[in-house]
Amino acid sequence: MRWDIFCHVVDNYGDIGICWRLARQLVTEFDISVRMLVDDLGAMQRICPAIDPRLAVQNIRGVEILHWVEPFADLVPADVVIEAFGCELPPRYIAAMAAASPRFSEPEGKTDRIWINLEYLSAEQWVEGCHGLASPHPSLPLIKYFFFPGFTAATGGLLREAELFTLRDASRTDPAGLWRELGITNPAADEATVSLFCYDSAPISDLLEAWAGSISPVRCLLPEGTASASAASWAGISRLAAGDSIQRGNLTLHVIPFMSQENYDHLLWACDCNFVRGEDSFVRAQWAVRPIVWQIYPQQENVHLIKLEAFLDLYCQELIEPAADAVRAFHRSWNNNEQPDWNCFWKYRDVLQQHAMAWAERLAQIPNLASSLVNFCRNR
Ligand SMILES: Cc1cn([C@H]2C[C@H](O)[C@@H](COP(=O)(O)OP(=O)(O)O[C@H]3O[C@@H](C)[C@H](O)[C@@H](O)[C@H]3O)O2)c(=O)[nH]c1=O
Repeated sequence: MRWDIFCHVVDNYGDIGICWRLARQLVTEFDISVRMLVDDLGAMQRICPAIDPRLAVQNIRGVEILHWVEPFADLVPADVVIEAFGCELPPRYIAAMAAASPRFSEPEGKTDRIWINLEYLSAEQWVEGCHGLASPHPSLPLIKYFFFPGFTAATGGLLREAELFTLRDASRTDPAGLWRELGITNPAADEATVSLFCYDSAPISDLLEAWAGSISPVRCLLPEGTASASAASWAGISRLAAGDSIQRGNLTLHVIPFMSQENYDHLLWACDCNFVRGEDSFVRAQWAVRPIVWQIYPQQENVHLIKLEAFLDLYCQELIEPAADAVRAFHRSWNNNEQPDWNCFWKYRDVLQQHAMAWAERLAQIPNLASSLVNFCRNR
């Protein structure tokens, strides 16, 4: 089996982050030959430093990576084609797919080639009804399927490598390891270590202020380049770069380098609480089984707030009421640029910790996204 994954980087690192993770898992666990076609190798290099953005073709970790440029080269289409997040395949490639699909026969809808549009993650209920739907091409012998990741068995599930929990638990046997690597002194026993990955639209100054005045100490690890400019202006300094630290009241803030995807997982595993955003870091933080705070990717007309509520409904279902209230309130303020009440949220840390474990256990019962995709294709 040969798979092609097309990835157009809209912005940030989520699109490429998910495609890269999926590609590696398909190669490692399913022995599939995977080619990735990526239009922004610079973005990919941030999460995978081994990438050389100048190369048209390279092979990293068993995945063939092609720089997707126009005019698009003549390529023999793969057996399975993933169009990530509706990125629109090059017309030339679509024509080649159609030309190479002689066994297509409507209405049975059988085709040699499987074309999948991998959608964004959402906890909304309609996703279950749309997952796996087929859309025949209006003029060519091709069918496109809509594949939705999700939190329930009626969706495609979430990306989760077979080794993930073993690696996570092994890394926790040496909790000081990461701090040593980052050149940071070990946090005190009563200090909450928190990673902070968010968009600039979050109430970052309010949160830092809340941590500085918090009833218990907070150690914040802030990857460079995300919210570090807002943190610097809150601290009244011109710039904060990786390696810089500031101390205000009960808050110690360390700016750390933006890491490879694997190392970022280690950060999530090492922290007591993780502020995450978008899609991929959001999922990884759930597998890290620590309390999370999610900033959803902002969309026009606040559509994202509906998606946020859908997730909170699901996430809080099995959580006792005062803690669930605190989770909802904290997320709403964090996503609406309003003063977040850290003390009220963090007083439930033990409950939230237990809940994070139970939630991940529940999610892990569902087949993971890569194996759902493979099974979906095999069944066709
Ligand atoms: C902080 C950090 C993140 N990462 C990785 C983890 C993830 O793979 C990736 C970040 O992706 P995300 O968490 O999804 O957040 P994101 O905001 O970067 O990405 C996206 O969100 C989607 C919902 C949008 O549709 C996308 O267009 C995109 O904006 O960066 C590192 O590799 N190293 C780091 O130090």
